[in-house]
This record gives sequence, C-alpha cells and structure tokens, in this order.
Amino acid sequence: MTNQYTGLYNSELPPEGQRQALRDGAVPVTVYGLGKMGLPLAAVYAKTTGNVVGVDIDADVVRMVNDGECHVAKEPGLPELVAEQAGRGALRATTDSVAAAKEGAIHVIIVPTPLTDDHEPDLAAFVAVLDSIAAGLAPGDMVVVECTVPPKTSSELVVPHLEAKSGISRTEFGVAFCPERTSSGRALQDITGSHPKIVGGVDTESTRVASLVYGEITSNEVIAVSDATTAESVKLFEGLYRDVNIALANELARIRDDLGIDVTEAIHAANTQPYCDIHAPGPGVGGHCIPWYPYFITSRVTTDTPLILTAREVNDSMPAFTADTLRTELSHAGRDIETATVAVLGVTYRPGVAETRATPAAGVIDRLTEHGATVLAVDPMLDDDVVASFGATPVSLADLSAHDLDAAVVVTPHEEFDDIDWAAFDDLVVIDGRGTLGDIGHRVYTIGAGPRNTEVRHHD
Ligand SMILES: NC(=O)C1=CN([C@@H]2O[C@H](COP(=O)(O)OP(=O)(O)OC[C@H]3O[C@@H](n4cnc5c(N)ncnc54)[C@H](O)[C@@H]3O)[C@@H](O)[C@H]2O)C=CC1
Ligand SMILES: CC(=O)N[C@@H]1[C@@H](OP(=O)(O)OP(=O)(O)OC[C@H]2O[C@@H](n3ccc(=O)[nH]c3=O)[C@H](O)[C@@H]2O)O[C@H](C(=O)O)[C@@H](O)[C@@H]1O
Repeated sequence: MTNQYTGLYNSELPPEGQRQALRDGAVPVTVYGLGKMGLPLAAVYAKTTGNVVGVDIDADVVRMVNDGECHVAKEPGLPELVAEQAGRGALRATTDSVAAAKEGAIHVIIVPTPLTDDHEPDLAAFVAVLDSIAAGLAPGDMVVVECTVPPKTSSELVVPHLEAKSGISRTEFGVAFCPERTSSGRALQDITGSHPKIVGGVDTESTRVASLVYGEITSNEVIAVSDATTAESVKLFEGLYRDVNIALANELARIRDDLGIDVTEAIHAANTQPYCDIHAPGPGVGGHCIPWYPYFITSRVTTDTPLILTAREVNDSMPAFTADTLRTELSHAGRDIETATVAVLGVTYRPGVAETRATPAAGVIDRLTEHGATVLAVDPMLDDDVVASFGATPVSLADLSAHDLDAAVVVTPHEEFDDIDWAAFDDLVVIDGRGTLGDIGHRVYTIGAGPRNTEVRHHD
C-alpha cells in the first residue's frame, strides 16, 4: 500500500511546507461521520485542503453529499458550502470506511458517542471507526478525535487499539483530541472561528501537528493544552459547567411559587454582576451532549461526585415538574387533567435542531399520560412516526386548532410556533416552558416566572 501523500506526523518538511502541503491537498483528509457536526466539519476541511473524503454508514447521507446536497437542516451557509465543495471535487463521500482510511493522512472522527441505558459511554461506533482507520493507517498519519469521549480515551484506547490492529508503532502516527465546540444552527462560524480551538496530543509531536492543522481551519487562536486527557477534560468540563448551572436555574424555578416572584427576572438582574451567570430554567435538558457528558466523567472516576449527579437529578426532574405544574394550573382553573386534551408543542431537544436524543418532551409526554391526559404533539421538524414513538398523537401545526384543546405545553419553541393563532382556542391553560409566549389571551404559567392572566373563566 503506497499513499502518494505527505503525512504530517514526524514530517521532515519545514512547518510552512507542511501548511502548504495541507492547503494544496497533498495531505488527504478522511472525516468519519457526516451528521449535524461531521458534515459542516468535512465541508470546512474541504474548503481548506481541497481533498476530503467523508465516511458515513448511511448510504442516503453519502448519496446526498456526492450530489452536493445537504441533509442537515437550518445550518446557515452549509448547503452552499457542501454544494460548492462537492462540485469542485474537494469533498467526496463513501460508505467504504477502509478504502477511505487508506486514502487519508489525517483521520477525523466525529461519530456519535452516546450513552447506554445504564449511563455508560457507548463507544461502539467510535471503535468501529478505529478498526477502519487501523486497516488504512500509514506511518506519518494523524488521528484527530473531535467527538466527545471519556477522559483517557485517546491515550488508553485509541493509541493501543490502532497500534495493535495496524501493526504500526505508536511512534509513527499521531493522535490528538480536538473537541468539537460547535452549536447546531451556527456550525460553520463555530468551526471556523467563534471560539479558540482546543487541541491536546498524546505526545508533543501530535500536539504540534494538531496545532498546525487547526491553525489553517480556524481564524481564532489554537490553544494547545498539556495532553489529550486534558483536552478531553476541557470538553467535558464545559458541558458539566452548563449542566450544573442549568440545574441551579431549574432549582430556582422550582421555588418560584414559594418566593412569589418572577425568578427569571431575578436571574437576569443577578447576571448583571460579572461573576454571576445563572442559566435559564426550562422543562428539562436534552440533546446527546449536556445531559450525557456528566456520566462520561462519573463512569470513569472512583471519587464521589455528588454535585454532578445532583444536578442531573434536578434537570431530569423538570419534565415531570412541568407536567405536574400543568395539573396544578388546571386544578386552579377548576379543571381535571384526567379529562384534559393537552398539546405538547416541540419534541426536539431544542428549537431548530432535528434531534430528539434525551429530549425533555419525552418525560413531559410520559407524565401527562400518567396523569390521564390525552396527549397530542406538534413538531414541524419531525415526521409523524417519530412524534408517535414518544407516545403522543402527532398533529400538524395547521390542524392544531381543529382539536378541542384544554391545555398546551410549549417544551421546545420552534420559530414556527410564533404564528399560532391562540385566539382560535377557548380557555386554554398553557405552560410556557421557555418564556417565549407573549400575551396570548389564555391562562399561562411560565417555568421560572410563574402564573399570569389567571382570572377564572367559565369553561363551556
Ligand atoms: N450535536 C452537537 O451539538 C455536538 C456534538 N458533538 C459530538 O459529535 C458527535 C456527533 O454529533 P452529531 O453530528 O450531532 O451526530 P449525528 O447523529 O447528527 O450524526 C452522526 C453521523 O454519524 C454517522 N455514523 C454513525 N456511526 C458511524 C460509523 N461507524 N462510521 C461512520 N459514520 C457513522 C451517522 O450515520 C450520522 O450521519 C456527538 O456524539 C458528540 O460527541 C460535539 C459538539 C456538538
Ligand atoms: C457548553 C456549551 O454551551 N455546549 C453547547 C452544547 O450545545 P447543545 O446543542 O447541547 O445545546 P445547549 O444550548 O447546551 O442545550 C442543551 C439542553 O439544555 C437546555 N438549556 C440550555 C441552556 C439553558 O440555559 N437552559 C436549558 O435548559 C436546552 O433547552 C437543551 O435542551 O453542547 C455542545 C456539545 O458539546 O455537543 C457544545 O458543542 C455546545 O457549544
């Protein structure tokens, strides 16, 4: 197997020669995973290097990329970039991961690293990619891990696994953890410059190569930390910080009725102090990142982590709190949730992102069902079968007013909900999960802010 390319690890070229080789396409890049994060990343690598092959197990994704189409919704600039890079031959896609590994000199891994039901990191897809890379690894290659992994994965799994499976000494290839710090909906700007890029290698040469590569990808600074485990921890700490601070906001929202204030108003005022950054309360914490990353730490340490786990308990309690609050508000209005028809608005984990992993809507639907309610659900980004899989009756936004609703719960405020004609409904009781509703002419309880417009109405 000979690769007519320049491997950067232990390269004898001077640094500027390495950068030029990268920009000239003489350092082929293989990106494993072409999803919400992998496709924008591959497209940016293609724009920078002109020589990227993307790997995905989903043949439809591969076909669309090769046709210059973008399967990721609501990513500004991405459809144009994919079309442009595929059109000029800078970005190709394949399901043949081994063939693609043999072509690559830089291997970028950005496949799902989910959690099992018993809160263990599930690295099956990640290891499958390692096996493919091992089959195509060559001396001088660089492996870049962008998907979030537990601490020590790069040094204690990636390196020995690749060395054993490829037969190539660990002294001949590089491995670095370079976390994806991207938010859906702003992927291209996040990948190319919103934040400094963190890189951490399993050895000095790996850190050097990762710094050189990302110096060409981002317009922001590249922060080289001490090693790969430090970089893995940076990514997880960011997520832990977010989860714990959302939990504080949620706990404050739970005591809102005791205090009799608008807690979100108090949070906004408190945050005018530069040392205070209390996050926003809501119906729960979803996605395959923030609610899962804490377990990437707790599953790997022996020391007790009461704060991390308590924050998870608080955040996981919010879907039930939301449904229980609706039951209370209906009761205050003289109505019984057991005979109520309730519409859950928004099933994805956050607006504008077609992702349902760990969505709070699941817990809200479950608890409403436990209370005996008839539960409908609306989500403009999801197919009916996906919505139905959560145990609710799917309803289109257009048909919603045809239903005799008693209540609604806004879990995920998609922008399409701004057009709802609330006047078309009689005497609703509404839970506003994210504080996005204005004066809609119905009784509303906003998580964190509390009830408004509560004068009793006669329900015919
Ligand atoms: N979604 C986000 O906001 C962020 C995610 N991340 C990290 O990136 C990872 C991926 O996230 P997303 O792109 O959102 O996931 P996604 O589910 O949107 O896309 C994953 C893609 O990988 C493909 N895939 C699965 N197994 C594969 C395999 N063995 N080989 C090749 N392709 C495979 C899937 O077909 C899919 O197209 C996450 O698990 C997380 O660790 C990091 C920062 C942000
Ligand atoms: C530290 C941080 O801000 N991480 C970001 C986060 O993005 P993600 O797509 O998971 O969305 P998110 O805004 O964190 O929201 C996660 C969940 O938490 C909820 N949420 C968020 C912020 C808040 O104040 N209150 C709240 O309840 C959201 O509704 C959602 O259900 O996780 C991404 C990741 O690591 O995958 C990361 O790249 C992103 O930069």
